[in-house]
Order: sequence, then structure tokens, then C-alpha cells
Amino acid sequence: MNTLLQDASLMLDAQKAAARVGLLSDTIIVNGGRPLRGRIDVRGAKNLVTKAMVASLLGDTKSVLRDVPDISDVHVVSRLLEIHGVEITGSPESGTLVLDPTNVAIAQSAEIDALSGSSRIPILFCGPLLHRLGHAFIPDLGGCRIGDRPIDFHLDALRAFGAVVDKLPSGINITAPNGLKGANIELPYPSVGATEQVLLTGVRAKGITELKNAAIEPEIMDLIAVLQKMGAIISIEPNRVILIEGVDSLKGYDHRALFDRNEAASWASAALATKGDIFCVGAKQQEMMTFLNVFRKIGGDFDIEEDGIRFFHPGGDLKPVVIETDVHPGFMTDWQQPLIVALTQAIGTSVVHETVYENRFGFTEALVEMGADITVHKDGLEGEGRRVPRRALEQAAVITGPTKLHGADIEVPDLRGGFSHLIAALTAQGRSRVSNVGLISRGYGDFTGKLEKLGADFSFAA
Ligand SMILES: CC(=O)N[C@H]1[C@@H](OP(=O)(O)OP(=O)(O)OC[C@H]2O[C@@H](n3ccc(=O)[nH]c3=O)[C@H](O)[C@@H]2O)O[C@H](CO)[C@@H](O)[C@@H]1O
Ligand SMILES: C=C(OP(=O)(O)O)C(=O)O
Repeated sequence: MNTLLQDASLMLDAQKAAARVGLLSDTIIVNGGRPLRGRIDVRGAKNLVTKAMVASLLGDTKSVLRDVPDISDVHVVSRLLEIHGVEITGSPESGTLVLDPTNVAIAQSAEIDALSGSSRIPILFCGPLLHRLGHAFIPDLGGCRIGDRPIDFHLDALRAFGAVVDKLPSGINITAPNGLKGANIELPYPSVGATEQVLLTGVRAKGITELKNAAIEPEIMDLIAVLQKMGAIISIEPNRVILIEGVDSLKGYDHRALFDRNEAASWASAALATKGDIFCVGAKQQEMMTFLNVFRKIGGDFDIEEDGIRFFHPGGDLKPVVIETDVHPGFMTDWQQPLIVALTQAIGTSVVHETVYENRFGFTEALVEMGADITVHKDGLEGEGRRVPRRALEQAAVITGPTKLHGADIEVPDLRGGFSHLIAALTAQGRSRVSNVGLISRGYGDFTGKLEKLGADFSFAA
């Protein structure tokens, strides 16, 4: 896509996302330089809730999902489910959704195309729709533009289950003329989405599915917990192997979603960058151990409490680090963007090796415009003592601090890059105009309400 067209479609995505969650405007004016202090609630994880909603399609009875965040991705998946006949009561605003799949039906609606372009979740409808209806059609997917994001592992897995995949100019048509049968699948890389594809398809396929090189992110473990409540038989073996014994039918579930560790890590980074103190109600230590280690190495501090985690800047200088993003239990790729803003304030040179996506440093351009010293090595950097095996398409960012950030006009490029821009604007001296903030509402529920609670000085642009 040419850049102008891409910019235009980004703006459209951001405006749609902003409208879905009722943001007053897609642009905010931030007067930076104030520490963020206070308590905020972290609800269920975007990367679990949206998948658990899809899982409801597999049940014969209603499912209840609790701690649902009011984010635009949840609104998109709700609408997609409704178009396919799922009756939804409750609301993301209230935090509880009741999903009734009794009348699931083949859907033909122009709205599906538009909605699919806003999120990557539609690809996960394949297995459940094939089991329920024998047919699925998936138009072009959306989600953050941080690399090519192919779906070859998903399609290969579906073929291994016996599905017939037809790639059409308008999308992908998938059928299962002979039903779906258990399969032996080995992923070339522990992809989160492809692992979920195999889980959501294998639970009702005939026979046993063995998945090798599976992703084991906490959100996947929580999805497995959801599926077990529904009647699935799934065991997690050593060395990234998951075994699924297919069953004939599944029922609905009642589940409280795992908290959003990415949201908690983002607010923690905001506390560090702005020299603040933020208590994330609902955050838990277990799923954040790798982040907490790095946070401490940089010079941040935290208190683990019964009802959440307090992240704070204890005073003193911040220290540089070398980070390699990786699959769980490594340092998650979605954490690096917000943390890089804090690293611009550390004394010395930090290196972030991005090994999961091949194009995830675009957001640093705006930080450089605001005064940061960041160099992106587009072909990666060889480094001493690397732990993660080098991937062909990785990149590295070298951040040298401390640098004073100043306000600027910046445009949110994607979800985590956008949150990073927001933190940079809050850290900077002076006024920033941050546009496209609707994209941030893809993954951060009520982020403007939370900013208000934390004492940020900002207003919506007219
Ligand atoms: C909605 C959701 O849960 N999104 C998360 C999910 O994305 P998502 O599930 O899309 O990410 P994957 O784990 O699948 O992608 C990881 C890597 O595998 C590659 N790949 C993936 C599938 C495929 O068919 N072919 C292929 O080559 C991707 O291009 C990427 O380089 O996990 C990512 C990695 O933790 C997170 O950053 C995202 O926040
Ligand atoms: C990359 C992300 O999300 P998605 O896969 O939904 O684009 C993210 O949450 O940072």
C-alpha cells in the first residue's frame, strides 16, 4: 500500500476505534512534565478476552465472560459474533458479556469486511465456524502494522485438520467437506495466534491433535482454562507440546479473564518515565516476572500487594539495559515501546533487540523528533551474550540517555507505539498534540479517564 493510502486508512481506523468506545475526539493536547500518580484498574487482557469470546461459538449453551475491558477490539469482535447469530447481552462498559451461540448461522454482510480490517481476531473464527457450519469466510485482516504478519501457519494447520482453503481476491474461503480430524502439527515458530487456531479447532476435531512448538503465553493458558471449563481435554506437555483429545460437544463457560499484563507494563513504564507512582489494581506478579526483573534493573521499584502492583520511580538515576524481545517466558514484544520512553531517561546506552516482528520501531521517529537519541538498525545488531537465537528479520534500537524530551505534534502509528507516544508527551516539557489516539483504545480501556485519575494535564482537541 502506498504511504498516503496507508496514512488515510490508519486515520480511518483510529477514528472508528475512537467512535466505538465514545472518545470525545481523536486528538488530545498534552501539557507534559508532571509525574503520573494514583490508582487505576486493569481489567481482562485484550489478548485473551477477544479469543475467549470466539471460543463461545463452540458451546451449545451460553457463556459468561467477566472483567471484559471496554476496548474497541472487544466491540469489533462482539459485532462480528452478532453478525454470525450470537446473541450478546451485558456490555464491555459493565465488564460482563453473556454470549449465547444457540442461533449461529452463516453470515453474509458487507460489515464483516469492514470489521475484519480492524482486528486480527477473525482468523480465529475458522475452526469454530467450520465445526458449527462447515464453512468460514475470512476477509483481509487488520491489527497493528508492525511487519508482514502472514497467516501461513494458520492455513497450514487448518489444512492438516482436513479443511479446504481457497484464497480469493476478497479473502479466504474455507470449507470442511469431510469434517475435521485430529492432526500432528509442528509450528515453525511458537506463534500465539496459530497456537490458538489449533486449540480452537482441535477441541472438537475427531481424535487426537498433537501440537509441537506451541506458544505458551499466559493468555493461551487462560484460553485453555476456558476451553477446559467448556468440556475440552487439553494437556500441556514439556517442551512446548500441547495434546488435545477431541470431544463431540462443548458447553458454555463462566470465566473471569486474566488481567492485561501488557496494559500493566505500559502504565508501569509511564510511572518510570514521568518519575511517578502508579498502583495497577488487578495486576499480578506471576505473569509479569520477566517485566519486573527488567523494570528493577533499570532502577524502577515495585510493591506486590494482594490486590495489585504499585510501580514507582524511587528517585535516583535510571540505568541502561539490553533487552531481547521473545516469546513467553521471554520479554514480550508488546512491552518494548512504552519502556523505551523510560530508557531515554536512563544514563547510558540501552539496546532493544526486536526479534518477534520485523518492523516494530517506526514509533521511535516521533521520540527522536521530541529530542530522544535513538538509532534503529534495520538489519539488527550482533551483540555479545545474546540469549534469543537471531531471527532473519530482526531489528535493533540503540537508545542513549538521558535526553530532555520536548513537546511536539505526533501521530499515533499503532497500539503500543501510540501508548509510547502518549508517555513521551506526558514526560516532555511543553505542549504536544497527539493525533490518532483512537488506535490506543484498541487495547487500553478508558485510557483518558485513567490519565485524568493519574493527574495528567491534557484536553481533547476541538
Ligand atoms: C491479538 C493478539 O493476541 N495479539 C498478540 C499476538 O499476535 P499474533 O498472534 O498475531 O502474533 P504471532 O505470535 O502469531 O506472531 C509472531 C511471529 O510469527 C509470525 N507468524 C505468525 C503467524 C503465521 O501464520 N506466520 C508467521 O510467520 C509473525 O509474522 C511474527 O513474526 O502475539 C504477539 C506476540 O506475542 C503479540 O505481539 C500480539 O499482541
Ligand atoms: C500487536 C498487538 O496487537 P494485535 O495483534 O491485535 O495487532 C498488540 O497488542 O500490541
